[in-house]
Amino acid sequence: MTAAIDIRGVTRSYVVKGKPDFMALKGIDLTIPRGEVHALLGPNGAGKTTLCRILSTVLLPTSGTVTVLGHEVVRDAEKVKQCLGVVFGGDRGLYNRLSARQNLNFWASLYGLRRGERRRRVDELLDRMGLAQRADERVQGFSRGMKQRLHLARGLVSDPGVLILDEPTVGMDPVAARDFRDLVRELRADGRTILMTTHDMAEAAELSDRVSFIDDGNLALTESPTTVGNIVSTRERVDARGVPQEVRDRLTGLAGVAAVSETEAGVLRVETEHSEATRQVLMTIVAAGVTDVSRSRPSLEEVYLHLIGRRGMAVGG
Ligand SMILES: Nc1ncnc2c1ncn2[C@@H]1O[C@H](COP(=O)(O)OP(=O)(O)OP(=O)(O)O)[C@@H](O)[C@H]1O
Repeated sequence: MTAAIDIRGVTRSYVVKGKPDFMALKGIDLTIPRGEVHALLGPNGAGKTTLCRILSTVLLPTSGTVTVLGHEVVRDAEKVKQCLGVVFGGDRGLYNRLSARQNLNFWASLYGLRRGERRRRVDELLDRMGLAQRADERVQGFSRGMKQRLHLARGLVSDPGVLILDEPTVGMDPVAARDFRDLVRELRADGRTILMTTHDMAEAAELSDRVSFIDDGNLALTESPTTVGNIVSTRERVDARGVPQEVRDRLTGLAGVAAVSETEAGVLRVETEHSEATRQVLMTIVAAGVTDVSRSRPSLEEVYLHLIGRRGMAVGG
């Protein structure tokens, strides 16, 4: 069976006036089978949006080939558009002065849906996205979460087999983000293939079958979320100021403590492998009378570097 998305040797350079061309993608290879939810992670400027734009046929690759359900994005752009739904985060693409229903009707008519079919499809999408009650209100009064659900409905108007979600939950409050993730799970259960970009490691681990890390235009590695999830859910760190030396020595010897170091700002950083170790570290520090203490999860970059380091994989070039 043809893959849902097949990306081979894709490069993309941007022409920047007065400078050498900038290579935003340096040779990406990635195959995503049908029915998979795949998360694309990477720091700002890594090339995620560029790749999504190439997939959605609005940007041409400089070299390489991309197919969506067997259709090539340059040669068969029209066919790709028919089988692909695209949802970009933010305010782009919605008409704020129109109602949710009018927005969807407009999009459905662009896809050539006839009146009866259009009405059925729009009603079904409004209902599924939890927008039926507010369907005839202007979009400008909608919350961020509601707008994003409308974006998703828009992406589903043509009933596409493949969905691209570019940072779909960015800027949402936690409840709206959770509701949105539930919707993504439902779409997966429909058998749709989803490629999503996100900065949120926990979200990627929760939703996706596989995760790819992109950095500086290169695909660094592709992992199952179990690997990523284990690291995200178990690794923690404790930062503290003013920890006496003898307490530092004791922390180093505690079970489950992976590393003890001092940050540039003179803060003691203790990295732990599981929450029981974190508890022991906190108790030890607090018992020594230290009050300036905080607990946090590793950032995307830290997990990312950890994964690459452990695999001993060279990134770049
Ligand atoms: N039209 C353009 N002209 C020149 N450079 C561009 C253009 N669009 C993107 N770039 C550059 O290409 C690189 C990749 O950008 P891209 O938007 O794909 O990254 P991203 O991974 O989506 O980042 P973010 O997480 O910030 O959205 C960046 O260095 C960006 O500055």
